[in-house]
Amino acid sequence: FVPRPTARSRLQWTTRATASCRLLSSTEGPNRDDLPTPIYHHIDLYNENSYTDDVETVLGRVDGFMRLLEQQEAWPLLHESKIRDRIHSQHTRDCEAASLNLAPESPVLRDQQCSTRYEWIFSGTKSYPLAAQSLEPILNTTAISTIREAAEAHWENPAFCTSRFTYQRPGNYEAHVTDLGERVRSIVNETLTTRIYPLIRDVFWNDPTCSLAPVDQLCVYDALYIRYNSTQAKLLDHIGAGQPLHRDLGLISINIRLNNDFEGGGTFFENQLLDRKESDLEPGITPLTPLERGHVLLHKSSERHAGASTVDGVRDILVFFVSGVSCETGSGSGSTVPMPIQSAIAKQSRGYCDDCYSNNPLRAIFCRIAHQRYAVRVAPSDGEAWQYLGTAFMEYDTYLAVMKASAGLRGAVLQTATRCLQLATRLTPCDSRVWNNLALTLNRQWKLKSDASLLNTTEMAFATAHQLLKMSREKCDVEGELDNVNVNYGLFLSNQDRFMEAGCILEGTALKKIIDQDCGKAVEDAYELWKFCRQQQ
Ligand SMILES: O=C(O)CCC(=O)C(=O)O
Ligand SMILES: [Fe+2]
Repeated sequence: FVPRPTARSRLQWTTRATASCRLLSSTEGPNRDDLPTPIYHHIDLYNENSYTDDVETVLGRVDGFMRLLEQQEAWPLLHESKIRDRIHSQHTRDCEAASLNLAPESPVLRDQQCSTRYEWIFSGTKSYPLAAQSLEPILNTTAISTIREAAEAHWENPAFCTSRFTYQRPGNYEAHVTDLGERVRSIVNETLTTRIYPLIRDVFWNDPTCSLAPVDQLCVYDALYIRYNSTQAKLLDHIGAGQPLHRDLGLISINIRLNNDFEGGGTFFENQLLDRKESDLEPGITPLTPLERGHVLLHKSSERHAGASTVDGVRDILVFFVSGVSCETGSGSGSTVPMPIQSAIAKQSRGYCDDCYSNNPLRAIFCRIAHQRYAVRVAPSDGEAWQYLGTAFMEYDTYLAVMKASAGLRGAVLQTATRCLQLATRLTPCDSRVWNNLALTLNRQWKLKSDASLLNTTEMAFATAHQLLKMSREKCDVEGELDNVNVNYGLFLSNQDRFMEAGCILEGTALKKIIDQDCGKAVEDAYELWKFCRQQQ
């Protein structure tokens, strides 16, 4: 058995790993009236042209560092063609494996009329197109019952525990659709060919609301039956069954609703927070669910999202991760990889670079910078690619600090990281990770050069990360991310002797500490720092 690649990426959280701990006190946040109001205006997310100048300037800086490293260390050039070839062969492997399992789009049927009506769902004051939902079912009740029974039979078979079963989180069950037998496979293939591919074409290629770059043939990279069992999740002290924030791999994600008898649940998108402030209590954010049983929700796989907590009953869904190939334009022939997929694969370079250069940490960092630069080159509007390029430069700075490099060189590296992260905040303004990373970078710059304006921007960035997570936690499990931000933010405030404010920020995390138990690094650190801040007050 060869494990399949996971279709979801949850990578590159630069700060601590977390453990979940039982809450000792209420989850009420501290009173933060005395803290600045974060700003995250979402100008650039709506206007792809407004950052192009910056893109070239920042890439110029990145290229400068790459040349410098190549000369200083006498390393061979890391040709983009090598990265591209690797991405191409990985994608070809994935697509070939996928097409053996589920039907790819048929070139003959490609231009058929779509018979499924749908509507777009928008977010923010400028109507950012977030997802689309069908206005009629694409699976009938008989098909749903057949698929559901097959999934239940699959989970009852003791053999599945040792095969491809993934039990990612408490209360969650997953089954690959291709493991559910011939009957299910033929229902799914029929639905893909006659309903799903044509609907995707209409929503993402024939509708000016959100028109993607051309793709010649769609295919399914992975398809899962997912069950969220709230009772089991609650038995294990979780508020419900869900999934953390993540992006899916591929181009388009498809989510089909299979039942109605549950509370909570749905897909929470971080861009549902666009233009919202913590004080905007009404109307609350409602995670998205397809309108009815058998209906479908469609979104770009690059929209960061979570499975919102199902708090009562069982929620069943089918998810499809849809990928594709494009024919090369201009010279040459053969198939090539759509840009968002190239970017997604290039972003996952950590394992590859660490393996290739396990005995040379600087070269591993250089390899990562080259991959992340490739990702922003092919997808310059992908905020996460800019974020990861920024965090690769942060790691370069960490290396330089250990090597006691000059403040001048470190300052230039951190400046480049900051520019990348600032671009990322404009493209993915609701991603709390990017604000946390920006704050950490600015803070390091301040330590090198005590410029007071850096303190203000650092604080604003921490406050934004904190606020985004406080708004998200109502809907999905972001406790680990919030704990990390609280520790970083609390440390920042306490370093300025602002012990009262630091105590307020740290409290939510510190109170998760259970005496005589290891509650994970973030909670332990928060607890120690919180006690210290209380003594100073
Ligand atoms: O629960 C949901 O609606 C989200 C599912 C999801 O994001 C996934 O399986 O990748
Ligand atoms: Fe997902």
